[in-house]
Amino acid sequence: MSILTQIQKVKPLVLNLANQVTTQRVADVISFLGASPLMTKEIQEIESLLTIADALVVNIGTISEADGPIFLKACQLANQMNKPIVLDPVAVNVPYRASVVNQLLNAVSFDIIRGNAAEIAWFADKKVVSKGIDALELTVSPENAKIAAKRTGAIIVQTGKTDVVTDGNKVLFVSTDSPLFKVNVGCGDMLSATIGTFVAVSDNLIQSAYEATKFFGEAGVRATEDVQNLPGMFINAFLDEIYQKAREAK
Ligand SMILES: Nc1ncnc2c1ncn2[C@@H]1O[C@H](COP(=O)(O)OP(=O)(O)O)[C@@H](O)[C@H]1O
Ligand SMILES: Cc1ncsc1CCOP(=O)(O)O
Ligand SMILES: [Mg+2]
Repeated sequence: MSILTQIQKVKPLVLNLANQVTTQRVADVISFLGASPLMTKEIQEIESLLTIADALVVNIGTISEADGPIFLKACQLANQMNKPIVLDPVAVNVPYRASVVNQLLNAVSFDIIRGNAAEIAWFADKKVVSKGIDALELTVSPENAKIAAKRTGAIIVQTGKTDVVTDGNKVLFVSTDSPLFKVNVGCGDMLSATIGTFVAVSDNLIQSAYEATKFFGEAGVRATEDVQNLPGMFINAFLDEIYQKAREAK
C-alpha cells in the first residue's frame, strides 16, 4: 500500500508548532492529504496532544521568547514517545533563531530537517546568501545537505529549484520547477507539513521524505499549469491538486 493510501486509511494526527503567518495553509495541506492537523502553542497541553499525535512539525518562523521552552518540551517528549519530528528552521541564519535551534540540537534528535539552501547551509556551518526567509542562491550542490545530515543525524530535505533529500550517504533529487512556489509565501512550511504527514504513517524516513517532496512538487507543477503561471489563484489550485492526487493514489 502506498504512503498516500496509508494516510487516507489511518488519518494520522499531525501536531504543529506552527508560525503565525502560514498556519491556515499548513492546516489545509495536512487536511487535504487526508490527515488531521492540530496547531498549538500551549505548553500545558503538549504532553496530552503528543500522546494522541502521530508526528510533530516544529516551525520556528515567528519565534518568540515563550516558544523556546515549548519547542524543547515538545521535542523531548516526542523523542521519548518515539513520534517523528520534522523541523522547519525558518531563517535560522538570524542569530536569535540560531541560538534556540542550537539548544534544541543539543537536547533532542530530529528525524527530518526541511529548509531552503541557506537554512541547510547553516547546519553545515557554511554560508549561502539569504535574505530573511529566502535563500538567494539558485544552484546549490548536495554537499551542504550531506554534511548537515551527518552532523545532525537527521534526514535533510534541502529545497530550491532542485530539491535534495539525503541521510548523509544516499542522495535523492526532485526537480519540479515552478516560479510560483517562490512567489507564494508558505510553500516551504506546507512542504514540511506534508513531510510530517508522510512520516506519520511510515517508518522509512528517507523514503517518506522523498515521496512527500516529489508528490508536493508534482502537484505544484500541475497547479502552475492550471492557473496559467499566475500566482493569485495558485494556492487554491495547488490544494485541489493535492486533494485529487492524494485520492488517486493506489
Ligand atoms: N527556484 C525554484 N524553482 C522552483 N521551485 C522552487 C524554487 N525554489 C523552491 N521551490 C520549491 O518551493 C518549495 C519550497 O521551497 P523553498 O522556497 O526553498 O522553501 P522556503 O519557502 O522555506 O524558503 C519546494 O517544494 C521547492 O521545490
Ligand atoms: C513571511 C514569514 N515570516 C515569518 S515566518 C514566514 C513564513 C515563511 O514561510 P516559507 O518559509 O514557507 O516561505
Ligand atoms: Mg521556509
